[in-house]
Amino acid sequence: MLPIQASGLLLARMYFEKYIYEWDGQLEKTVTSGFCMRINTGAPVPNGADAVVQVEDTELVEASVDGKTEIQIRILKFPTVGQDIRPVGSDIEKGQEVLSVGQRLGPSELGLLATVGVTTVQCYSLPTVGVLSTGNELVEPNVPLTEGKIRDSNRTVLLAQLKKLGVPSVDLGIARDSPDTLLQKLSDAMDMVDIVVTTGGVSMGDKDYLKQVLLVDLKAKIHFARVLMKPGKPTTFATLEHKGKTKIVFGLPGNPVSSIVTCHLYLVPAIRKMSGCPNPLGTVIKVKVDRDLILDPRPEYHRASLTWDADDATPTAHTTGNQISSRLLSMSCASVLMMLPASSPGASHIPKGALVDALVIGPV
Ligand SMILES: Nc1nc2c(c(=O)[nH]1)N[C@H]1C(S)=C(S)[C@@H](COP(=O)(O)OP(=O)(O)OC[C@H]3O[C@@H](n4cnc5c(N)ncnc54)[C@H](O)[C@@H]3O)O[C@H]1N2
Ligand code: MOO
Repeated sequence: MLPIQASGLLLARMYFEKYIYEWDGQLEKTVTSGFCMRINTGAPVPNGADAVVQVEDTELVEASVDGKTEIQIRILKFPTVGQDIRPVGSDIEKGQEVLSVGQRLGPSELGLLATVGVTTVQCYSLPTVGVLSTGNELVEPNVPLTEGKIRDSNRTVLLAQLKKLGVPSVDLGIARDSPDTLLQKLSDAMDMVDIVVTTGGVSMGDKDYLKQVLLVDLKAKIHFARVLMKPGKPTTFATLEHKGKTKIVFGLPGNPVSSIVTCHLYLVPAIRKMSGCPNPLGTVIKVKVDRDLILDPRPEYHRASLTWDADDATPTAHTTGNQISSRLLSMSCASVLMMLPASSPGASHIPKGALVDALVIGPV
């Protein structure tokens, strides 16, 4: 709410040929017919004044002998009543709701709170998320590779994604493929975080211990552990009680693309939901495919970038190439995940130019 009537323009004067009052900042001074007053943008409008004129729409007729004081001016453009005056309540009406429940407090919303003088508000607390990579083959990104080793990229991706979301995160490092190590790492993590996200070790391999440790050692409830989707088939979701609190575990697949896609489809919405976001599932748009796409037996989340033609509001989606779930390059520059249905006897492909739903995951 604007608590004073304010001038919207820099330096103003009134009516046709007017004599200038000396403005001394006194609001009680009244402008009467035949007179005007010089004011600055945002200054309170003097009593009696009912229009503001831009200084460039005036010319000086008469000044004092020393030239320091304007005595008379001419107004070149006839003003209308109320011109360039922002009345009290024109920005925010009295009693108007400035923010609604569940609204995210971004820079503008914080500015609104500052405008109305509210310095404390009730908020959802953001969950703290721990990120753990699992696998004997993993080394830190700065370590030279030796035979059989690969660099851990999943942790970098997930921690960056969490940073982007603005949630606090804890880097839990790499756990070797042993039930004892996993149990130790997970138990320690439960004291520090609300959600643990692991990658790797959730499929059918003989070193895939995550589910066993969750179920047997941590007495977790596994809500699901396989999903009909590509990528992301072994995605595992569990909850467990730890010192009187419910903790959440997302066991994401180890393949780099699978872990990012499932992060967007499961972790990000869960965090949004826990943060009070009213629309946690993200934005889905229609896109036009730029080529024939062969459907997989599993519903597929196909990575694509977007372009717009000048005369068409619907974007065209361009595949990022080979969609194998180890190929992290297929995520680079992907701004959407096209949500392709599973193939069926009558439908084996999506033809070029068809419209499909796509989840927005990055800048478009
Ligand atoms: N018998 C079956 N085998 C597999 C199945 C299945 O259904 N039956 N599913 C396949 C699918 S689909 C996926 S996805 C993978 C996922 O397996 P895990 O989650 O157990 O992942 P890992 O085997 O540990 O790793 C897979 C792959 O990714 C590499 N990796 C792991 N962590 C990282 C990391 N932090 N940074 C970079 N790369 C990582 C790892 O070295 C492997 O190459 O299972 C299939 N198998
Ligand atoms: O489900 Mo996996 O993620 O296809 O490679």
